[in-house]
Amino acid sequence: MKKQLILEDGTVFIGEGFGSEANTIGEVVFNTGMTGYQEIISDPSYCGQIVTLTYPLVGNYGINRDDFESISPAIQGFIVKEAADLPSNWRNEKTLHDYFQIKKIPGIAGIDTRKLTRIIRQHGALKGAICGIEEDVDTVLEKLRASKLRNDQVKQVSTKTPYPSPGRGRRVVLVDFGMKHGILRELNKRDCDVIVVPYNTTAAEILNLSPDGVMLSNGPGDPKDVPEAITMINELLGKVPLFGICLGHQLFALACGANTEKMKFGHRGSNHPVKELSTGKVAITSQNHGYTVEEESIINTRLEVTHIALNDGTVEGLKHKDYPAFTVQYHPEASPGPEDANGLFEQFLTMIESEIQEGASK
Ligand SMILES: NC(=O)CC[C@H](N)C(=O)O
Repeated sequence: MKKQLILEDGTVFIGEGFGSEANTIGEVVFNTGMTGYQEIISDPSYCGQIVTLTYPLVGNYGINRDDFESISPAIQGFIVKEAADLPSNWRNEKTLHDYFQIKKIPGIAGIDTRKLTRIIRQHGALKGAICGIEEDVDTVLEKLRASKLRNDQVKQVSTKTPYPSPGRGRRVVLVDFGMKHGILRELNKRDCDVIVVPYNTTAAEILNLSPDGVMLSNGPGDPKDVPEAITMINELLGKVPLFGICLGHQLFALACGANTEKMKFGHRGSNHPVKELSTGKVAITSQNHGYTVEEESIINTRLEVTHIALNDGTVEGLKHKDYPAFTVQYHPEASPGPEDANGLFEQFLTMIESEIQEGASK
């Protein structure tokens, strides 16, 4: 079934549809990872976006039961050069096509995704539509240009009610802004007694759970769309150790008086070099973000930049000068991607231990 991909700048690509036959509209973003498509598809931070992969062969090892980052994928659509019909892997359970049919996600294959990526890099983020070949391009373009991107993605993907993920270790309240399961896995691996709470939980409700530390998860959209979370973080600051990832990092920066801005085309992939300023050490990191903390806005705050991106110098990590709190823009839970940054979970737990020691000696 032929389908077309129409970008708001008027570019039209023709390809072959797979997965759901529905039409879709979203912000088109590119990911440069060579593997990890299942983790990408199921990362809730892509809610509202149509994702394209620069790597051309997608679906080769199928979809398995282990690699999901959420139960239900939140992406609007998927664009690939080639979608494998015959995956080969001992863990393979179904093809990309079958999975997308079940989850009602429209896909389009046969697209020159590197050309598409160049267009996005030149123009900056673009809205796009995947639709049937019979649709009139001008009509779709009109609809596309008039369409507004959603601003309630966190509400869509966050848990509606709190739930526990018990352990015998330190208690961590994990605020779910669209959490990747990898974060929960990393905390559970370290025996943390985790309670996952919705994005709009208040600081008082969180403190009532007697946390030893609070984690602020990743999540979709513009951090400024979730003002209630900014208030909550501001009220938690100094009362409990904090660790934030991606959207959690951006919300933390806003709560501390810094600013965030939309990037031209963002960072999405599993090969982004990040430098830790205190040691000069470089880690290869997994990333997925379209917003960033504005560096100049940090000057008037009590924040310190701890990490920067080597590709474009943007802020990749922050810590508070007065309180036990640090955050990173990249994904230390490493799914998909390298495990270079995994030590940050240890850092969080060490911070929790030293706060407990300090409390005991007072
Ligand atoms: N992965 C994330 O948490 C992404 C954060 C935010 N939605 C952004 O695009 O910048």
